[in-house]
Amino acid sequence: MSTAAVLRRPKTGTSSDIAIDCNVNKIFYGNFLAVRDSAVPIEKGKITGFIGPSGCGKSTVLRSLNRMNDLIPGFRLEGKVDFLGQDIYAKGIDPVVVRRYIGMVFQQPNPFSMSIFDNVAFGLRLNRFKGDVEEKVEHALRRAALWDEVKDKLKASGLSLSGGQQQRLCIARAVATEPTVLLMDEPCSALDPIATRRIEELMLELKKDYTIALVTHNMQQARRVADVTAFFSVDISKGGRTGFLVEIGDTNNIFDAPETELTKQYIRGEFS
Ligand SMILES: Nc1ncnc2c1ncn2[C@@H]1O[C@H](COP(=O)(O)OP(=O)(O)OP(=O)(O)O)[C@@H](O)[C@H]1O
Repeated sequence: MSTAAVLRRPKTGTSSDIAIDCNVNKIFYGNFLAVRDSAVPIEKGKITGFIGPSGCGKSTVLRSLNRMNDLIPGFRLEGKVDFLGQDIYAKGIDPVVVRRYIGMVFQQPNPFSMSIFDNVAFGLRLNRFKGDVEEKVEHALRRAALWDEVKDKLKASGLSLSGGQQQRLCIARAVATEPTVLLMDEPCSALDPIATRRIEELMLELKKDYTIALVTHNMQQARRVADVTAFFSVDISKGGRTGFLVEIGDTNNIFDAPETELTKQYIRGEFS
C-alpha cells in the first residue's frame, strides 16, 4: 500500500474524536533533552492552544506533529504520534505526504517571491493537481478571507502585501491543498492588533473545516480562540531545561479552574 493511501482523511462518524494522538516520551536535539512526557491529543474540529513560558517546547511539540523537526539535524523523538490512528513516524511513511495532510503556518509570514496566484497554486502544482487550479486558488483565497483584497491583482508579488495580508496568503497557501490539520506556530506574533484580530476571526472560521493546533505566547489569544488548552512548563530540577506538559483541558477549565498550582501561577502571571 502506498504512503498516500495509508494516510487517510478523517471521515464523519469515525469512532475517535482525535485527529492527532501525540504521545511524546522524549524529544532530543542531539544530547539535549528538550521535551519529556507530553501526551497531547489534538481533537478533530477544535482549536488546541499550546501555552507556556519560553523554551518549554511548545514549538518543538507542534513541529513534531507533521515531522517538520525531521529537517533539524540531531532531532530524535521517543514516543508515538498517530494521525487518524496511523503512526506518522513509522518506517516507510513519507514526511512530505504527512505535511500535505498536516499543513503549517509559521510565525513570520513567509510568502514566496512570486505572484499572489502562484503562491497559492504552489502546493497544488507540487502535488501535480490535475483539476481547475484557478478555481482552487480562488477558493483558498476566499477561505483565508483575502480574496476581496487581492482578486484584482493576482499577478502582483505576494511580498507586496501587508504583513497581515501576507499571513493570510500563507494560510491560503496552506489550505489550498486541503489538509486535514493546520499547525499554526505563533501566527500573529509579527502582526499588529488589528491584523491579529482578523487572523483570530479567521481561525474560528477555519475550524469549521480544519482541526487546528496553535502555539501562542499570548494567553488572551488562547482564551479567545482555543477550545482546548495545553499548558507546558520547563523542568530545571536536574540541571537541564526540559519542557513538559503540565496539564491539558477545556480552555475555560485551564484558565478558571486549573488542576495544578503551576498552571494557577502561570495564569496569574507569576512567571513567564
Ligand atoms: N533546532 C534546535 N536545536 C537545538 N535546540 C533547539 C532547537 N530548537 C529548539 N531547541 C531547544 O529546545 C527547547 C524548546 O524550544 P521550543 O522552541 O520548542 O520552545 P518554545 O516553548 O516554543 O519557546 P518560545 O516560546 O521561546 O518560542 C529550548 O531549550 C530550545 O533552545
